[in-house]
Amino acid sequence: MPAILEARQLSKSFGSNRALHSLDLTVGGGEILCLLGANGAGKTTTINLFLGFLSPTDGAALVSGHDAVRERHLTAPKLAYIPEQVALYPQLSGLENLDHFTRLSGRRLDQTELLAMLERTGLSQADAHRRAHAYSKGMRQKVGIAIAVARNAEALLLDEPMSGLDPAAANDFCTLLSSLKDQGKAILMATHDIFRARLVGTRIGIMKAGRLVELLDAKQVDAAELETLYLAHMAKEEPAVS
Ligand SMILES: Nc1ncnc2c1ncn2[C@@H]1O[C@H](COP(=O)(O)OP(=O)(O)OP(=O)(O)O)[C@@H](O)[C@H]1O
Repeated sequence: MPAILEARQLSKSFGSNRALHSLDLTVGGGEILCLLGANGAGKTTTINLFLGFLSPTDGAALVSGHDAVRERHLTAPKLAYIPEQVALYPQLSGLENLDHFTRLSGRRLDQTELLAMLERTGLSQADAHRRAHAYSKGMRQKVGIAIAVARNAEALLLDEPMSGLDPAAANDFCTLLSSLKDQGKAILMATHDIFRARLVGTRIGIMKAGRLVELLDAKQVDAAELETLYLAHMAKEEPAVS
């Protein structure tokens, strides 16, 4: 399947700190690649390079073959970004937020379509009409997913979107991601949740100190084996696999 997201020898240094060393990876439509790694491993840097928020020191981040920095006008509409805390206008309802962000992306959907999108994420009609300042984190993440769907993005970049979600909300979130994968979206997610990475991911990458040290098919391991592998990588010095 053709790659929607592709990192080619992607490297980023901040002064003398090499945050990312020559990363090669691809994420195709219908794939969820989960990036695991300790704090400072380079996961957020990778996402920011795809978003074009950072320029690589070497190599390139490509979105459907376009350079994420030089051709950002082409790549930005293809991407949806879901951070740890989805920022919504607190005085607007979930429905009004969705309407606002959808219009910003140049699309116009009527109220019935917007409500249906929110309902598909599991947000009730009553909650869709409540002001976002009263939303739980899980509810905000659902609106974030609805915004991504309404924008018709081809790829989703998620940076620790489940941290702080209770198990039921995290489970709902994984179900939503799986349905987006089944619709052909390419999903790259940074997470510290080994168990859910194994559950929802089609592939798992382990990063350490800016290097991709392991890239495996999620079906190859169970959660306990993945945790053992992860801890073994964290404990030793090693070169990159990519
Ligand atoms: N804007 C910046 N300026 C300077 N250094 C930065 C900047 N952003 C990231 N770094 C450094 O780059 C390295 C990788 O950071 P990054 O945020 O990508 O890690 P991470 O894997 O996302 O970590 P976490 O799990 O804590 O979110 C770290 O050493 C970090 O201090």
